[in-house]
Amino acid sequence: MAREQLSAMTESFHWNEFADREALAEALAGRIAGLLSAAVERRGTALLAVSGGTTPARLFEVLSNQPIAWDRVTVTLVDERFVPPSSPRSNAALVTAKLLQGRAAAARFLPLFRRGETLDEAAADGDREIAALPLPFDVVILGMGGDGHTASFFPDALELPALLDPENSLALMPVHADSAGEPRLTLTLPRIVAAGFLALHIEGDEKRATFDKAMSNGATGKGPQLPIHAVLDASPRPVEVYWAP
Ligand SMILES: O=C1O[C@H](COP(=O)(O)O)[C@@H](O)[C@H](O)[C@H]1O
Repeated sequence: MAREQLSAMTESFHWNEFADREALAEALAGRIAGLLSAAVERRGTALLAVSGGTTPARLFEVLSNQPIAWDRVTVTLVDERFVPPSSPRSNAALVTAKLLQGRAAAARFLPLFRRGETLDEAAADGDREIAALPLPFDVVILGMGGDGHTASFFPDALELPALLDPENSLALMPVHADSAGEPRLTLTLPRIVAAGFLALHIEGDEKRATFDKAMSNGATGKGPQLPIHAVLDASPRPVEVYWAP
């Protein structure tokens, strides 16, 4: 089924397509900055949750130079690999190196990995800290892997039913999935879809094909049901999908 048809039928997403990745980063960074500034204006503070991996590096560089009141902004991660910041796989390291620079260095960062704690201890402490924030998040930016996972909602995650449970009262949970590489921590679906603005940032033909497959399988009920579809389906507002080749 064509993406345009799916979007019109399900109203679960808006497709925003750009000629190149630089144009996407400029547009999405501008949109995020406007929303964070409006939140600061409205309630004196703003909450931003970002994804890790490789895709957001360019976006983070552009966003870090946006002229907003960064000292009123709290930044956290949608998900984290349970590795220290010295690891090249650390999502916190990416955020520190690419986003919390320049103007954005003034932001408060709430990391999910905690040295000296087990995964379960870090999940419990992180859950408490996130629950204490003035939720909901103003902006949540998701990524997606080639297997259709988003956040750390891996198709083979032991905790997937709980992670996707709309009634889950936890904000943060541990994740164990053979395909994930290492244990993870992730925000749960209810906290993600409650965001004032929820975007999915994907790049390249392969990810577009995965997205199309996930949406088509979800609409027809045929083929594997991928986690990204569950999130879009649960969102009370259309998710803004940002894509560039
Ligand atoms: O493992 C992860 O993967 C996804 C996608 O990463 P990418 O490298 O394909 O952009 C990411 O959204 C998530 O935050 C990360 O932990």
